[in-house]
Amino acid sequence: MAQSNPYTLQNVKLVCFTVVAGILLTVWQLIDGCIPLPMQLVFLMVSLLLTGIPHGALDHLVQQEQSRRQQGRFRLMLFLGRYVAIMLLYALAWYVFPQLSLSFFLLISCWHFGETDISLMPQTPVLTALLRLLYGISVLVWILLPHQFEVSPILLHMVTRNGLIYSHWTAIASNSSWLIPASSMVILVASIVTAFIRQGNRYCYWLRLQLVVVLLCGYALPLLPAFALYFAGWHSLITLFNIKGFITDGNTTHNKPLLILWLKALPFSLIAITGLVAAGYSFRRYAPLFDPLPLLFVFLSLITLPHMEVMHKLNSSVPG
Ligand SMILES: CC1=C(/C=C/C(C)=C/C=C/C(C)=C/C=O)C(C)(C)CCC1
Repeated sequence: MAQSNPYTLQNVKLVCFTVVAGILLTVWQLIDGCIPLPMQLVFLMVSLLLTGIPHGALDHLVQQEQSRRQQGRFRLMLFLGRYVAIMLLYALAWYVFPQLSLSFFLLISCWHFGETDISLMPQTPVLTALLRLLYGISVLVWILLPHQFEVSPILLHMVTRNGLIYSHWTAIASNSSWLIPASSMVILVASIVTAFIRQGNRYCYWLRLQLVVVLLCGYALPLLPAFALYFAGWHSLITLFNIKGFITDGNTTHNKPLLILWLKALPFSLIAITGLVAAGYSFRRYAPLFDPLPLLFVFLSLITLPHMEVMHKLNSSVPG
């Protein structure tokens, strides 16, 4: 069965919330010189609660639908056990090999961002894969490089200054003057190519335009709201649309609004948030100099790995 179409007027209207939030924050930033850090943190947390965490808390429903389509059996406990085991193994890897784990996280994030935004072109799977990876790298370059002075201290809490990752980061950052324009070109070309493939659907053009506005706002904003706008306001929202289309496809009576989906995600969202808060609380007790931001990104990496596998199956469905 084909994946249903995420390019609808309703979805364009929902992404308008992100666009409006981005424009308002940018105006605030330009008028005041800088949005106060507590406000940046509030924006990041609210956006993670609204879409960032819930978009991964529906993976069991996606897998269940996938099994149904393949006439297979879905066992929730088995699925959850495997999901948690992958997260625990990755957490252990972070402890033992932080450099490798961070490189892996950046790589899978690029792939995952690219896979969500670039439609599958069934006739050219290798080209699609390359385009997805290049696009994802460009998005990360666009988000991280304009904010080098905010990214570096976070990285230094995750890896050592004299390790390979940090020295590569400083080398990459010193080439910002051409890497940032190059990444914007890749994002633009990839957006035009995918909109062209979807020709005939004007909402696809609108969504692409909204993405460009979101990324432009991110350029002008500090790192945390810039990341929140793209990750929660774009990537997670688009994933929620795709999940909604996938699990209700062909069954219009179950075509429930996004709020119902959000409520369905609530139990696993709450478990994830409780885990994050508990980890933050215990680290703070034992390490007084503990900084919660690196922990937040490690946490995101742990939930990304099993989530990415589930979403890969969804994104590999031939678009309808
Ligand atoms: C913003 C940022 C980082 C990268 C975050 C990434 C790559 C997040 C990806 C999240 C994903 C893919 C979630 C999936 O659902 C660093 C370099 C860790 C530290 C500096 C700030």
